Amino acid sequence: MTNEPASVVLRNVFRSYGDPSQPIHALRDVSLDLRRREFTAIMGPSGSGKSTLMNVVAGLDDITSGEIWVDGNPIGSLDDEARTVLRRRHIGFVFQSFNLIPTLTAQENINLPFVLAGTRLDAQTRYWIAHLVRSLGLDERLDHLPAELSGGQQQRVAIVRALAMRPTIILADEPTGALDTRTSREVLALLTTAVREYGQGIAMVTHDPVAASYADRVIMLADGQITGEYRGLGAREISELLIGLQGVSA
Ligand SMILES: Nc1ncnc2c1ncn2[C@@H]1O[C@H](COP(=O)(O)OP(=O)(O)OP(=O)(O)O)[C@@H](O)[C@H]1O
Repeated sequence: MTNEPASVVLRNVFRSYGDPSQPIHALRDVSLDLRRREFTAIMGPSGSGKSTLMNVVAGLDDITSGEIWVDGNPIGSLDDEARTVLRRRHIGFVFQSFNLIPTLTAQENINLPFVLAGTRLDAQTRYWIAHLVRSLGLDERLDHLPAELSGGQQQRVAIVRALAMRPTIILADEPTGALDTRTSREVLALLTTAVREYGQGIAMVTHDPVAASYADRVIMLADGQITGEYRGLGAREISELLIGLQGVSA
């Protein structure tokens, strides 16, 4: 556990779908803190609520009841415009599918969050981005379109883009899902560096116990509920926990 105050706070969050008389609870009574300098893996069987959890933190989906604060802002009470601003300033995204704009170069993709947020790229930010680009070995690739980059390079561009604005939290949804084993390990090492050296907070959904073993803690979800929070587990122990949960949300 870090000494950082929680930057994302969920309290008694419910998200239900369907007929209110027979609701499907995608999230039930979830309370969770996410902090800077902490790498959290979110795991659980298919349908356990992982994507819903990411979507409600990002303000992309409404909650049925409970509270969510992002950097002290109650995301559920904000209108769409205020939510969008909050999301652009405080949340970075890394997806399995990289989500780069195909017609923009790597550099333009990296700058995009600033363009969308209407934030000027000051000298300090340019220096920070140049530092990230250099440490990720992307210097020679900045003028390339995504289609001209390997999967690993595309994911590195997406990670620079997510880190560039120094968001409160990076939400990573299966960030290594489309990568080969070696490139996956590189991307995971990079995310770990972002946490250790840059003080970034990361919440990563993954099905892969090896990927989860890079995190500081693992949150297990089953049937919309947090069933456990674990620290210091290896891939093998995480696999065993997952096997134990498979029956719960089938
Ligand atoms: N828009 C929706 N309408 C109705 N039910 C939904 C909707 N979105 C999600 N659900 C239900 O909520 C539950 C949680 O779904 P969610 O996508 O969060 O699970 P998940 O853990 O991310 O699954 P996976 O690992 O397969 O991606 C599931 O039962 C799902 O069917």
